[in-house]
Parts: sequence; structure tokens; C-alpha cells
Amino acid sequence: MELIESHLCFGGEQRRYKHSSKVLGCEMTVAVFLPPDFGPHTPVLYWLSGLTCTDENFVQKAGAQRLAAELGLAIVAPDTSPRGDAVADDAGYDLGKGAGFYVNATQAPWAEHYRMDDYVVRELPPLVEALGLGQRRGVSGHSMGGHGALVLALRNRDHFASVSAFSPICNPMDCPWGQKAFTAYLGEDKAGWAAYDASVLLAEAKAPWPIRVDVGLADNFLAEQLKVESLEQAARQSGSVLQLHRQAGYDHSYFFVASFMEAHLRFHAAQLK
Ligand SMILES: N[C@@H](CCC(=O)N[C@@H](CSC=O)C(=O)NCC(=O)O)C(=O)O
Repeated sequence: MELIESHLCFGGEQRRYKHSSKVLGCEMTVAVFLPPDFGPHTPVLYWLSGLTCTDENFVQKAGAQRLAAELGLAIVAPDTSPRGDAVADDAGYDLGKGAGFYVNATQAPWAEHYRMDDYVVRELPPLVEALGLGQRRGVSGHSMGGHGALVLALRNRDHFASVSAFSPICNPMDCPWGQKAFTAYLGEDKAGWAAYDASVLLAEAKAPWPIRVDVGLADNFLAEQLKVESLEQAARQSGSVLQLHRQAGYDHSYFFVASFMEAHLRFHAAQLK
């Protein structure tokens, strides 16, 4: 990875790297926060951002660095899709670039580059850990990235030791954002969609780690797109521990994310140490 930016931040370093991704077949940028005195003992929290984001939104808006420095947590924030002129795109903000949905696409024209599942779970960790970090990993994210955090953790239980989400798309098979993306990336056959639906996966999960989820009750997307009730039902069905916090008055924005970032970082730190 080639270092393209570095800023001292609360005694740690906020870095930005670019690298050539074999999995995605394009050049990618990724943000990495390194706490002071990081080393092989330092756990890594992967942050997955939402629709329209790059690796920069979280770094600039979530306000995570002060506490991450104090807790000794590294944070890796990848981009939300493959990038570049050769990469397929769509006119809508909710498909194509900026909207990779953390799946491995199977359908043309997406399958050539859109493999965000493999990128986050298989390609990035060795690159990140080669910076001198540990192999204990957590995952969190917002909205489309909350969906990504839940499904990648539920699909890779031994890979992630902690998971949380802000305003996640909990049941993509049953909401407009998910149906549009899954039809394009995974095809018309809904049988293939279940493998990337957090509510389906959690309903079948066997005693996974506790999951923390926060949603804002003034979130315009809550009823139509997020479907938290489906995740609650799934947790009941499998006897999983879902710590679901409904936060009165909060919307879908990074102001909401920033407001509860401390609780999520402490939640991850407790399980990753
Ligand atoms: N432009 C769209 C909504 C885009 C949006 O709200 N993106 C969110 C994530 S939504 C789900 O994944 C976001 O994080 N935006 C970036 C930011 O910095 O706030 C619309 O107009 O509806």
C-alpha cells in the first residue's frame, strides 16, 4: 500500500493509502487510523460506510479518533465500491459506484469488479496487518455499511470477534434499496439473496457474539429501508443477543453516528481486548 496522506491525530495517525486491488481489479483508497504505540497487540475495527460514501466520510464526520487513540484501537475505513473509468456504474446513487453493498456480484456487468465481500474480508486484512497491527478484528458500519458489517460478520464468524451497526439495512431482501441492488448484483433468483441478508443469517445463527445496533427514531429511512423489526425477530428465533437501541429524535446522518460512536467503540474494545 502506498501512503498518500498522514496527519497526527490525538497522538495517533490518520493515514490514507492507495493500492492496486487484485480482487476488485482497480486502484482503491483506504483510510487507516493508527493509535499511539500501535503494534501486534492492536486490534482492528473495520468501518463500512453507507451509500454515496468514500473512505473519507467516516474519517471526517464520525469523530472516532480521540477515543480510538485512548482505547488503542486501529480503524480501517475502506471505500464503498470499486472505482475508476473501467468500472460499471448506474445513474442512481444506490447502485454502482458508491453502492457496492459488500457482496460478490455474480451478474454482468457488475461481476467483473464488484467483489466488496472478498475485498473487505480476504484482501484488505493482510495488507492492513502488514502495517504492524494485530489479527483481532471487529466490524461496524452505517446503513448500507451496517448491512455489510452484519452480513460479513455473520458469514465469517471466526474472522470477526465483535460486530455492531448504526442504522443498518437489516432485511435487504424486503426493502427497495436491497431489492434494487441484489437484483442487479446477484440476479433475479432470490434464492441467492439470502446469503447476504442479515435477518435471514441471524435467524439461523448459532449463538454468535452479542450484536449492538443503534437506530434513530427520526430516521426517514427507518420504516421503508431499515426493517429493524426483522432483525429483532431473527434474534428471538435464534436466541441471539441483540442489543438494539432506539434513539429518540435522531436521524440517519453522521450527526447520529457521531453521537453514539463512543458507545460502539467501547463495545468493540471490550470484546477485542
Ligand atoms: N443521497 C441520498 C442518500 C444518501 C445518504 O444518505 N447516504 C448516507 C448513507 S445512506 C445508506 O447507506 C451517507 O452516509 N451519506 C454520506 C454522508 O456523509 O452523510 C438521498 O438523497 O436520499
